[in-house]
Amino acid sequence: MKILTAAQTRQLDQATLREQHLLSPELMERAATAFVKWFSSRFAPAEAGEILLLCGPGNNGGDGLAAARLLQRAGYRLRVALLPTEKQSADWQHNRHMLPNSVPVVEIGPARLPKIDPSQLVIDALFGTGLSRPLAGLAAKVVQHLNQAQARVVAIDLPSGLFADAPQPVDSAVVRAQHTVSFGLPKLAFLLPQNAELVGEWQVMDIGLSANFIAEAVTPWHYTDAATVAGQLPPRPKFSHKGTFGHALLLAGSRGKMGAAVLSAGACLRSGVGLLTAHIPGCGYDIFQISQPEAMCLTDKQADFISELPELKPYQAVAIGPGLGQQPASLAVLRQLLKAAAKPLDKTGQPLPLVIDADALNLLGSHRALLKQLPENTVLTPHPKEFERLTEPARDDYHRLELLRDFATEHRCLVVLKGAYTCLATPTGELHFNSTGNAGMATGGSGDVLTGVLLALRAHAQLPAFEAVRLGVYAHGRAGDLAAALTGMAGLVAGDIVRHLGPALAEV
Ligand SMILES: NC(=O)C1=CN([C@@H]2O[C@H](COP(=O)(O)OP(=O)(O)OC[C@H]3O[C@@H](n4cnc5c(N)ncnc54)[C@H](O)[C@@H]3O)[C@@H](O)[C@H]2O)[C@@H](O)CC1
Ligand SMILES: [K+]
Repeated sequence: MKILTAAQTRQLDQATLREQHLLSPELMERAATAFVKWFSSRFAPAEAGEILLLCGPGNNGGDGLAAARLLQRAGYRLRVALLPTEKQSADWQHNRHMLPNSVPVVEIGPARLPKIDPSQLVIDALFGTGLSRPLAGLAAKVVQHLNQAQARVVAIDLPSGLFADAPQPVDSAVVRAQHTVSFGLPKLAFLLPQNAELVGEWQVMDIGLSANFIAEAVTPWHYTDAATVAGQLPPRPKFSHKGTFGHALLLAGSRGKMGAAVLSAGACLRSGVGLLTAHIPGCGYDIFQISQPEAMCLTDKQADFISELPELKPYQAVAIGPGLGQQPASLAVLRQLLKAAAKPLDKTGQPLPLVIDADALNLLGSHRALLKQLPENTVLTPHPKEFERLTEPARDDYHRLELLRDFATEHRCLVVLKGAYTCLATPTGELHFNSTGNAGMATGGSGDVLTGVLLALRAHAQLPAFEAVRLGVYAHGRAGDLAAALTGMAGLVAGDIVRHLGPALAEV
């Protein structure tokens, strides 16, 4: 699914009107109907009580007025408070005329702010994608008044005052919504941690916007959902054997961190790899062989950390990092690996696929000259702190996305920036936000599991690099969602994600 800018969203609306021979109030009616469908599925009229609808001067306010009419017809009680302006949009005026007189309407003034009870349900239809500058004056005052009331707020399309696709001054007035109900496609602002408290839980409702326009729109931003990855995992042919799905090598573990190697190996095995060999420090031999009998195991001459790189010929992909530690000898192994992987090992001329995680990323961060040696399409899986060590501190989430894009294009690698809506950056500068996963996965070992999944999929002969990583990130989150449905978020541990990888991959 694509994510468009606010400007493209306006063009999309226009293209939809042209293509479907609609009048603009008809499209607004669709938007309002979709909103009311969501609203009534969430709040029964009795639970909603008397709703306050705050209405701005543009089409977002127009959506609000149309929704007010539909809600009243559906048995809800509501009053409308209008933000005064010199000029309202034509569709706003149309819906103002359509609003029955039985819905009380007041005009807001500096000394006439609407009364809002903490228990009240408020619909925010002040501003949407047409916001051209941060809110000021009376509009900002209304937003602050609303936020202070601590009422339950449902925003139409966007929390008012929030830009859909760009940063804004930290102190600007933005509605803090518990729910945001948007139309057509998700907005970039919804996917950034800095906006989580403003957007709340969000939902995108289908209003039949032009599929042709969306297909042709150029954007770096994408959203990976179930439809994106459906059918992406090649079926396992009847006459396949363990060699068909690749032989992966995992370099992981150190004294006290063998669990990382075990979890990563488990995830790799559960993601369909043909064969897995782990190279681990000597101290981990019994731990590893007992907990992962399906994997083969090579032990390093060092007991507590990894100091040797095995012969790479047998392997179709290599992962390094989980529980590795940052010993100088392990750094030397990483150095050798980058050098060896860059030389094509087979006739395809492609470098050996690599996945670099955890301490291996920290080693790269402290020896940045090595970044120049990353083979093309190497996968890096930093969390924001690890990413900062590879680049620089980000001013805000938008700046972090810029850094991410620049890094992936400069080093021609695939970077998986982990978090809610994990963002995959590609060598061509695309950013793919993932839809699956939950806060229960913010627990030790989740990242090691992701590395194992990505290792398995990079070893798969039929999956191109980008598709493998996008699919792996999606399946990892989905496995976490399936696990959390049984354990709850607090009770979720990384091993639960491993156990649900099979069903998650089966779904796609
Ligand atoms: N265009 C369409 O066909 C559709 C639009 N929809 C709705 O329309 C919204 C976009 O409508 P508009 O483009 O009219 O924009 P908005 O309703 O978001 O706001 C635009 C109005 O606010 C004013 N404004 C902008 N920034 C301001 C600021 N900082 N302080 C004070 N006033 C400010 C503008 O001058 C204009 O009057 C969407 O968010 C969505 O809710 C939906 O009905 C779907 C269809
Ligand atoms: K709004």
